[in-house]
Order: sequence, then structure tokens, then C-alpha cells
Amino acid sequence: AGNAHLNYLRQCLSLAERSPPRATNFRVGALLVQRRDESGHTTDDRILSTGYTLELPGNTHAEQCCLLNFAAAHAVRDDDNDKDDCIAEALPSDPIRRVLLYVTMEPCARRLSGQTPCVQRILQTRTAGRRGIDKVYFGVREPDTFVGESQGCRMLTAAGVEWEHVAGLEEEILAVAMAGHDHREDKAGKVEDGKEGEGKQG
Ligand SMILES: Nc1nc(=O)c(N)c(NC[C@H](O)[C@H](O)[C@H](O)COP(=O)(O)O)[nH]1
Ligand SMILES: [Zn+2]
Repeated sequence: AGNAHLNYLRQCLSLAERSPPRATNFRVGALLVQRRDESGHTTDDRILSTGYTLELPGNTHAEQCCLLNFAAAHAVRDDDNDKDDCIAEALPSDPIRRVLLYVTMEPCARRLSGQTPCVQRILQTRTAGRRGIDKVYFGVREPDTFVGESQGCRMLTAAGVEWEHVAGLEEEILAVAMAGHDHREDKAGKVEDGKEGEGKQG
């Protein structure tokens, strides 16, 4: 089952590469999968939706876009025009199939912009008696760039949502996630083997 998880994270990574680089967030990719059972048989998995950071208008996260794309594709009533609330109704709630979220980076528990964090959006899928998202697989914990020590996993556990860090793609995921970040200050700050100021390129 291990490489099935890695394959899905590789797909998430290519989604993340579509995200426009910004210094103010991470480039992340997300995939919603429905699986008959957790015993690792992925033969009849169904890909329910995909998403990447800033795919949809506004300051949107990959997981947020993935869920909103699914709701839009299932023409969920948007009479209260806040699709987030009725995503749960759109997601399949099949007793013998689990809904899994694959995402390159740990879902956020806090956002500097103050928007609804993705952990909340995941929990919102598990309301109104719906199964919602059963488990989250991610490739890296959220770095401390914006919010310090990440709380996503702790909040998922507290809410009874399973999660698993899938190792193996950390470097690639972080390189894509932080492509828009200004790396000069750490070069200027860092004294590389005795050399002051500008670090060497590469
Ligand atoms: N899992 C995840 N998926 C994303 O698509 C994304 N952009 C982040 N990023 C987490 C980071 O903590 C927030 O991007 C900053 O806290 C800035 O907050 P905004 O994004 O402006 O709301 N994390
Ligand atoms: Zn988020």
C-alpha cells in the first residue's frame, strides 16, 4: 500500500506545481480518493476531486479548492451561497467505502489571513451524519514559516480524524511549496564557511 500512497502524493505534487508562486503561502496539491477498504487494495479506487493552492479565485488553499471543486461538480445547492457548508452532503457516504484526502502538506489549523483553516473544512465534511473524510495522508508537516509549530495533526487527532505522514517526497514537496519564498535573506544572514554576506548561488 505504501507505494500507492506515494503515487497519489506524486499526483498531488504535480498539482502543486500548477500553483502560482507566492511569498505569502505554500504551493500545495490535494486529491480526494474513495477506497473500498483500507487493506491497501487500490484497484477500484475512485478519484473524486483534485485541487491546488490559488486554483480558485481568492486566497484559496489546495484542500479548500479540492472540496469546492467536488461540490461544484456535483451541483450542490448553493442557495446559502456558502458552498463550504453543503460539501458534506455532496460527498459520498457509503458504508463500505472510505473517503481519503491526500495532500502534499499537513492541513492548516490556522491561517494568517484569518480564513477558515483546512482542518475545519475537513471536520465540516463529517457533520449531519455524513461519514465525510475518514483519513488524511500528507507528505510533509507544515514548516514554521507562517504559524510556527503546526497544529494540524493535533487538531485532526483531537477530532478523531486519522492521519498519516507518508515519507519519501519531503525535499521535492518543500522545494515546490516554497518556490515563491525569498531565499536571499537566509543566504545573506548565513555566514557560509567564513564568507560574509551574499552566499554563493546554488
Ligand atoms: N496545507 C496547506 N495548503 C495550502 O494550500 C496552503 N497555502 C497552506 N499554507 C499554510 C500557511 O500557514 C498559510 O498559507 C499562511 O498562514 C498564510 O495564510 P493564508 O494562506 O494567506 O490564509 N497549507
Ligand atoms: Zn489550509
